[in-house]
Amino acid sequence: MKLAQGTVIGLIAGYYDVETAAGIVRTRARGVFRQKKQKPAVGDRVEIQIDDKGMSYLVKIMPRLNRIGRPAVANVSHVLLVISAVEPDFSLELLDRFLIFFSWQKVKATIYLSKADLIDDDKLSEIKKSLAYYQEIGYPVFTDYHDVQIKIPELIGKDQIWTLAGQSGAGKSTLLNHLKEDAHQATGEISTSLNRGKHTTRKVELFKLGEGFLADTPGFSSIDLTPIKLNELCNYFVEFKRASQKCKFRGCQHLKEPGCEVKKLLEEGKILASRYKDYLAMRTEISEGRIPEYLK
Ligand SMILES: Nc1nc2c(ncn2[C@@H]2O[C@H](COP(=O)(O)OP(=O)(O)OP(=O)(O)O)[C@@H](O)[C@H]2O)c(=O)[nH]1
Ligand SMILES: [Zn+2]
Repeated sequence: MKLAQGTVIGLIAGYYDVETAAGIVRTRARGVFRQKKQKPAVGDRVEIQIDDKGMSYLVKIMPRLNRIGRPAVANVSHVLLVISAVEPDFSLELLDRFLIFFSWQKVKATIYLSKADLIDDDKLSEIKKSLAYYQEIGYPVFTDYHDVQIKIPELIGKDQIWTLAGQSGAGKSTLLNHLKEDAHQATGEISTSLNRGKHTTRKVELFKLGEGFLADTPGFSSIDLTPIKLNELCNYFVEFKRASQKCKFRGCQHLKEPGCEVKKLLEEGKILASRYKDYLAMRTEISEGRIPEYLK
């Protein structure tokens, strides 16, 4: 019997494909997971056991950083957030919802503005102005289609797992297909898989891109912020968190507390008014424990 460690890079019809130092091993999950109500996911770091007959089993799931999206991907370190300029309309509120969700899930976000080709220059420069704020507070921003295609593979570091996110219709699949095509061309792989189109079971895969992986899933298009703890929400607004070191009170919620740095920066126009407005709306949403009707 042999033990090995690896990353689950594929899930198909109950089989888990695990990439190990010795290559990809197709495994089954041990029944013990069902008893514990655990389910291995693509992205999981796992231990596998290969018995004397050559059968391979997934026997242990290492602690996860996170497990997000539908279908689920584990240990997502980065997300490429696709936000459309139009169809659906550009929305800072939506952008903030995604960013706060990812910040909470310990996922680093990069922003890509899609469909910039469909709006006029005035509108585009207005959007770019808003996005410049996000760049300033630490989120990489792309607004050019060719740029993002070239740069994303370069940004994916060793063993990182990236996934796509964005509203329905934002352009996730379009971008994913281009990135996949480029990846296949770069590695000389043939993209016509035997399985293609035949099976109806859901297949989830990570494909190699840059020095890590990109999840071959549509990514997710809606998010629920209600599980976030109300008094922790402000920590996920990265610039509030930074400013809060200068707030007079520890644990300041930046509401009506005296000596609040966030409110000061807001009044000086250094914190974007829409960010603060979205913060308040999210607080209401979390307190009430439900997503507002118009966001569903
Ligand atoms: N003009 C233009 N059209 C785009 C761009 N990106 C995507 N589209 C089009 O927008 C439509 C929706 O794109 P998809 O890639 O299917 O969007 P999605 O985010 O995967 O949508 P869901 O699968 O519903 O989550 C398609 O008709 C695309 O051809 C873009 O940058 N410019
Ligand atoms: Zn404060």
